Amino acid sequence: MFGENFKRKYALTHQGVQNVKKGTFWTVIVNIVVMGGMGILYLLMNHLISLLIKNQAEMNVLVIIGLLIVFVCLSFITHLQQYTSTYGLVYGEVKATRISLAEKLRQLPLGYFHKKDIADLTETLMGDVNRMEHVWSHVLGYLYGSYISTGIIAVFLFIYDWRLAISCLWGVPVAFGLLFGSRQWTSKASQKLKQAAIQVSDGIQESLENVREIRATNQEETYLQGLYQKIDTHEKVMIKGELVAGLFVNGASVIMRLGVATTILVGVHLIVQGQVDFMILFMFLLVITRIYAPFDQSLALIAEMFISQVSANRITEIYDTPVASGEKTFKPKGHDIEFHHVSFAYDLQDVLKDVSFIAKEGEVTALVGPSGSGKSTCAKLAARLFDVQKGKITVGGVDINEVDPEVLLSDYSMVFQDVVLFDDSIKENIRLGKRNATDEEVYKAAKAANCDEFVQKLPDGYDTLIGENGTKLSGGERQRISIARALLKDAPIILLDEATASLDVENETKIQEALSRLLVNKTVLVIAHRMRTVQSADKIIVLEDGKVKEEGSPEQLYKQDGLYRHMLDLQNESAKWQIDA
Ligand SMILES: Nc1ncnc2c1ncn2[C@@H]1O[C@H](COP(=O)(O)OP(=O)(O)OP(=O)(O)O)[C@@H](O)[C@H]1O
Repeated sequence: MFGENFKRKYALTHQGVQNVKKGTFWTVIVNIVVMGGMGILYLLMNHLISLLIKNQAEMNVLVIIGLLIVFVCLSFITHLQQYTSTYGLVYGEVKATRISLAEKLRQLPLGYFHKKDIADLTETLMGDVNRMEHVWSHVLGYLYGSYISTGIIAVFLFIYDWRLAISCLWGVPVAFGLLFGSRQWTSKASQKLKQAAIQVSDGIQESLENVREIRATNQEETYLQGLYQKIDTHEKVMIKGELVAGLFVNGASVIMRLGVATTILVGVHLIVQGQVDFMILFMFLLVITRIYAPFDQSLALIAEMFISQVSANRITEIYDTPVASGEKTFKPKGHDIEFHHVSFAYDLQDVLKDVSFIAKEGEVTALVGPSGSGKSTCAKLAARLFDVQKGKITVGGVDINEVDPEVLLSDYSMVFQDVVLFDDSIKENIRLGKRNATDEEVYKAAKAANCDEFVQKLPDGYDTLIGENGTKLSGGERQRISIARALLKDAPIILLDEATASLDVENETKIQEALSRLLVNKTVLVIAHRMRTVQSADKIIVLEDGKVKEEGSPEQLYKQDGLYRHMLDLQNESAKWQIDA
């Protein structure tokens, strides 16, 4: 019952399954103890009726009081155990699930995050885990416990009087049948609800991220209208979903309760026939109330379980995604990066087609080409952020597809245009390059990257908090911090996406100076946007439409009079226009 399928179905950890087992056990005990309470009530009634009618005591009052005290104590202890083994333990399960999901996400290839919507992933980590929390704590143990305890009690009822047992229990399978039959509707409604919720969080995230562009283009009203519509749709889908679930749950509850009427009818008939006495019917009616109470709640819980299945599936889907794995050791012979007939597509269409080139250690290799020709894709593949689909990429002769991405990336530093900074101090942002770096090492790297001058002007120097994603810094300053990080890391391979944003001359010179210190003796692959950088490169790879069009030194390519020469002339022309203007 609690095997691997159960674990997958409810997206539980191993410990979570153990907790559900405990919760189920204590629910069974609680239900049986409460049923014992009904037994004491029956004995008390029997005793009182005997006193009234026959004027003789059935039992010693002290025994009844003693039983009552035992019942109260047992009830308290078992309820407490049930509480701690369900609600108490679930927070541990929530924490363990979020940590194991985060750990899994950490191991997934970066390509996964390009395909997945970030709002969707956040919804799984927060919303889906929250929904499952309720299922893990309130539903599973309670439901399975109720099935087992009712099964045990039903056996006793059948032994006692099968006719009354059937008349009081027939409604249970019918009500559950109705609910299970409704599963396709509730699942569909819940899927729609999840989609609508993702649309809303997507919309909110997008509007917050793009608030500057929305205001700059005067689109606030139009944009908000779209967002309000998404919120409106979410509300409608939610109400419809509740209606569907409510209809079936209440229908099932009414059917189950019809069992009270049939028990009374059959019971009275049997009493009139002299086949049972009133106290038996009274006992069955007491038992019914106790059997129905957990099942009544179970009906709502089952509906919730169906709805939550969407969340469980979304969590399991992350667990099932294959991770980017590989050897934990990486010992290349040098750090030449070589592309061997590499082809690659993000979706269906090939973005790189049979690309081959070498970026040598100690040299700067520049990738140039029109926008969309595949320059950034080459850089991403070189760092195994995505896996190639045809051909291979080697570093120092080692196929990078066979190396664990985390181990591989320890040999890489990446300096991209869109520098990502964390809401922390400047010092800690630089220290990301080398976690165990001393403060002195951080300051040295910052100086070499020309950060020191602007940092000294900040109120708390290197301890200044830079705001979320470094909003308090200029583009040039952010880029210098990322160069400082790379200097600190001192990795043998540098992937550099040259800034396209027009930096002022002073900033540009400072960045160039910082870079010249960073690039010495490294394997440098630069996505070049300005021809000035390209001219000082050792080798240029010209890409067009995902293919290598030209390859050679700047002088060789200039003489070839091909695409490179054409791009160079165009950029010189545009520079001339800018100066004239
Ligand atoms: N994550 C992605 N998913 C799907 N397609 C993508 C993705 N990233 C890039 N592409 C597509 O791959 C092609 C090559 O993109 P790439 O970014 O490598 O070009 P690029 O030469 O670096 O362009 P640019 O100079 O404009 O940055 C483009 O057609 C682009 O639309």
